[in-house]
Amino acid sequence: METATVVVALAPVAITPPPQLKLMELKSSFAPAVKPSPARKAKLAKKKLAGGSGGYVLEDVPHLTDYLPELKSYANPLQDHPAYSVVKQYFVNPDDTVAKKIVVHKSSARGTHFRRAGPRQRVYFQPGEVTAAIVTCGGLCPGLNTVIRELVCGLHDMYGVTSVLGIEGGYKGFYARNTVELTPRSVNDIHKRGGTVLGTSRGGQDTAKIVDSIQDRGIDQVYIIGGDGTQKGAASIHEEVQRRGLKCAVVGVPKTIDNDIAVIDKSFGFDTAVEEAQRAINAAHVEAESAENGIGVVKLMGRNSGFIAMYATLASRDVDCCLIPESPFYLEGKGGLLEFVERRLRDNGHMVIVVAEGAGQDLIARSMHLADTHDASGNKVLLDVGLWLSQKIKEHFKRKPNFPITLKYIDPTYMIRAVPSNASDNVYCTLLAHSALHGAMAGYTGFTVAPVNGRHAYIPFYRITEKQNKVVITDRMWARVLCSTNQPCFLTHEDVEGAGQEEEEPHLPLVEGENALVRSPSMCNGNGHLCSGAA
Ligand SMILES: Nc1ncnc2c1ncn2[C@@H]1O[C@H](COP(=O)(O)OP(=O)(O)O)[C@@H](O)[C@H]1O
Ligand SMILES: O=P(O)(O)OC[C@H]1O[C@](O)(COP(=O)(O)O)[C@@H](O)[C@@H]1O
Ligand SMILES: [Mg+2]
Repeated sequence: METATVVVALAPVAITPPPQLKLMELKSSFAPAVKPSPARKAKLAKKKLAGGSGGYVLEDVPHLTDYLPELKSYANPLQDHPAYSVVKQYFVNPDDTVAKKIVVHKSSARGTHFRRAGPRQRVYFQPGEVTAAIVTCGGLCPGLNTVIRELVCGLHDMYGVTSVLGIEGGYKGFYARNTVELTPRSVNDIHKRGGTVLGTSRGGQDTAKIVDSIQDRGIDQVYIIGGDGTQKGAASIHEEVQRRGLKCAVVGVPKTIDNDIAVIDKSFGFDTAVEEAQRAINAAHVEAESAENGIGVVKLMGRNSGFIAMYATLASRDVDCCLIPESPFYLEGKGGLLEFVERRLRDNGHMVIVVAEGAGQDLIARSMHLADTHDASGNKVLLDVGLWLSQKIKEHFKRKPNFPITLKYIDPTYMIRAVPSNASDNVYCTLLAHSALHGAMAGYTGFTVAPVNGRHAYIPFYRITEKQNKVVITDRMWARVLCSTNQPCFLTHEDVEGAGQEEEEPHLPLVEGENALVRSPSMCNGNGHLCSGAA
């Protein structure tokens, strides 16, 4: 992904250091163009916003001293640590923030910023008194064990925290099971294994019972590793912890193989998944090339967001068609998928189709008249688009006896999800874990940690949970895919009109920089292929 970095050090007048930072309404100069509704106002009131000059806005995260003002702070033990004490400027400047948008115009407002992650000079916990807990929730993702390992080792090695509990089997584990003791020794090798040593689950999230368990077990820091659903759960846990006035930092570490978490650059495990997907695509290509009119169909994960399919397609160059949930497609008729498959087979003698699991769900449901079902977390259970598509293609060519095809369908989804993280994801997981524990030790709470434009930041939960990250089909990246596969774009005028619109942020003074290139249907040629000029 293309990223660059802007870390803005504020002028001293702009904000005050963390514990003193006041919850404030934005000044009138930042007044929204549209008057916010009462519901929106209530939501805004919960936000911790601070304004600066030039339209600068800090969307800050809560701090334990917001509701426990008498809390004592201590010198950070890292200043005497043999490894870290020699690092120049090891501690983050309390005024450092990270810009949400880095593509700006000369007249743009400075816009939304998040607090920069990293170690602070003062901490709000004494090492000996901390009991930390770690839980993993939702679907598996490469790197979960690395994050667990680095949290345990980081807390131990950097801050001398020796009491770390592993909560087993997701949120339910808080109240349904025993905990496991996690030590640097017990987690030493776990990053080499896929899955999560703690186990995971969907559903069964009971905030009151979880916070009872936090209180009963005397947990001071809870690290919650999971996707969008998990982060919503973490937000309500934080609210309840705060309501009860507990000195407990609630920290979210974003996990999703689908890369569907908003604001953040990318989620851990995503690179590993894209890399692992290459093996399936290669196999599909080999099979397709070796047969008469061979077709390889590969299904990849991506419930609502087609990032794995998109990046795996771009990385491979063997893919002739990539189908994702964000880009509707159709089978029959002019410009349809079946016409394209036939043409590509006539031209090349073989082809590979990559389909994200969430693609074409409406089409399947319509053709099979099935009612929606949901998993324990409330996520829609997907129908097997790969199987359905393979069937449709076979049926189409059955009607053409002079056009024999050989189709092989490969579903590597769970195999991809179960592998250990690759080298770059391992490093990424280490940095995430470190940023998370530095934040908790410094007394921050109610935040998710992740890189934003290349710099780790503490992001309020609502920012992560309010919308999902999706492939913007009017953006350059999707255009690159269409150019590389030369597949039909399937877009109607309405699709283009409705896609790629940035959501309004009425509380901000921003005219946020648009970096999406809006394509019109006229950029598709008569065959529905994308013409040049969009990359
Ligand atoms: N809106 C929500 N509020 C509270 N907890 C939630 C919410 N949505 C999901 N959860 C809980 O978070 C956990 C994981 O959610 P799920 O959607 O399965 O995976 P992910 O977090 O990876 O998206 C489950 O235990 C689920 O009950
Ligand atoms: O079979 P399961 O465990 O419900 O998982 C399937 C889903 O999990 C995912 O891998 C990730 O989903 P979450 O990040 O929401 O857990 C999706 O791509 C997939 O649709
Ligand atoms: Mg999810």
